[in-house]
Amino acid sequence: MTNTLKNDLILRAARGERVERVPVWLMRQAGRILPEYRAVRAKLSGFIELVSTPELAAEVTIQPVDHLDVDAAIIFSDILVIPEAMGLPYEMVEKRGPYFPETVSSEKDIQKLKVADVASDLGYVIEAIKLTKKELNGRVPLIGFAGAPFTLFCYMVEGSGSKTFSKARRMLYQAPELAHSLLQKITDSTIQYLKAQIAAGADLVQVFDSWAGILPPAHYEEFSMKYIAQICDAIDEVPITVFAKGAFFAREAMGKLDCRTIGLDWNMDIRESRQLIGPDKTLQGNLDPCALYAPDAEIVKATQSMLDQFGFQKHIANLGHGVYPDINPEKVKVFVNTVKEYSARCVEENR
Ligand SMILES: Cc1c2[nH]c(c1CCC(=O)O)Cc1[nH]c(c(CCC(=O)O)c1C)Cc1[nH]c(c(CCC(=O)O)c1C)Cc1[nH]c(c(C)c1CCC(=O)O)C2
Repeated sequence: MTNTLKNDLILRAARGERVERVPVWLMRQAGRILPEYRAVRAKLSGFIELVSTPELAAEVTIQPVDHLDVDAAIIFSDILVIPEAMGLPYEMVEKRGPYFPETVSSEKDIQKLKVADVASDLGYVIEAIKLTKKELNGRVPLIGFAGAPFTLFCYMVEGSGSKTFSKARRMLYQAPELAHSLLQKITDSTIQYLKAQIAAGADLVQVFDSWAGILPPAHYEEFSMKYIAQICDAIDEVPITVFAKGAFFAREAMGKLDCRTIGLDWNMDIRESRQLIGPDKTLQGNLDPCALYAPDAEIVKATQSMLDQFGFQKHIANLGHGVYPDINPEKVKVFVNTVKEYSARCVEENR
């Protein structure tokens, strides 16, 4: 069977099973850090063309497996394909990021949006997953993903990136019912989307709540966690990871989500996080992305210290957020190789 995995470390770690070494991948591993990615990208009109062309999306998804030796691939796409499928298209402005020509501000705007129809509007992602699975031929597992409802809400209401997302957060105070109806529509779309990714071959899935950290704890509970919990409850086919950047105040509550793995950002103390989340879940993370600017010997030291604190089991090594586009891929390799060699040695010595 083509579906037999030759390397299933990340799946075993996610399920909480014993591993002979710690698996490693990087958020945003497919992208501008790789010259091979930039070469593919340079021939196209833009990012969205790459995302919507399954053969090319599959090609750049596999590049980090070939060039960085990571233990998983993550499908090359974007969290913003969901707003687009709901009827709110985005543009990707060079060097500036996402931009939505239309935004959501009224009940009428929300009524105009539909729950995404995966087969008709997101078929290109599903096709890219099928192609990637075929081309990976079981080398490593494939991670599917989606944005958390609150993070997508931020972009759909604000219309672009922002330091404060104050326009989006204003709705939580001025029209909470409106916010809830939009969040529910996004959640319903996301559940179907993740299920379709799994049916197409995604071996595990991750939910990115990149803007979790801008909310006060009570709002996080009401406007974000509630919807992430619905997603976790609905997905039982494969292990699910929740990465809520900056949500240090929600770690204890996240320990109670029906998910297998919790992602930590680099501000979160590892041992304190383990204590708050409890012994059951697998933890993912959390080297400071800027540590990869350091000399090699410092990267090795920082990575070993991180691994020591996580304790080698129920851990998936990663950075605390996506890799920055100007990081030298050779530095990523130092990180990846250190995780592999040091954790194998420590597990062998039963540390
Ligand atoms: C918030 C968010 C977005 N997209 C995503 C998030 C959540 C993760 C996070 O917090 O970083 C998720 C995402 N976006 C992309 C991936 C690909 C898979 C991977 O991780 O390798 C993933 C998992 C490709 C991408 N998505 C984007 C790029 C860069 C565009 C390009 O190559 O032209 C890539 C490779 C564009 C994007 N997409 C988004 C922004 C804010 C930007 C512009 C900022 C930037 O340029 O980095 C929205």
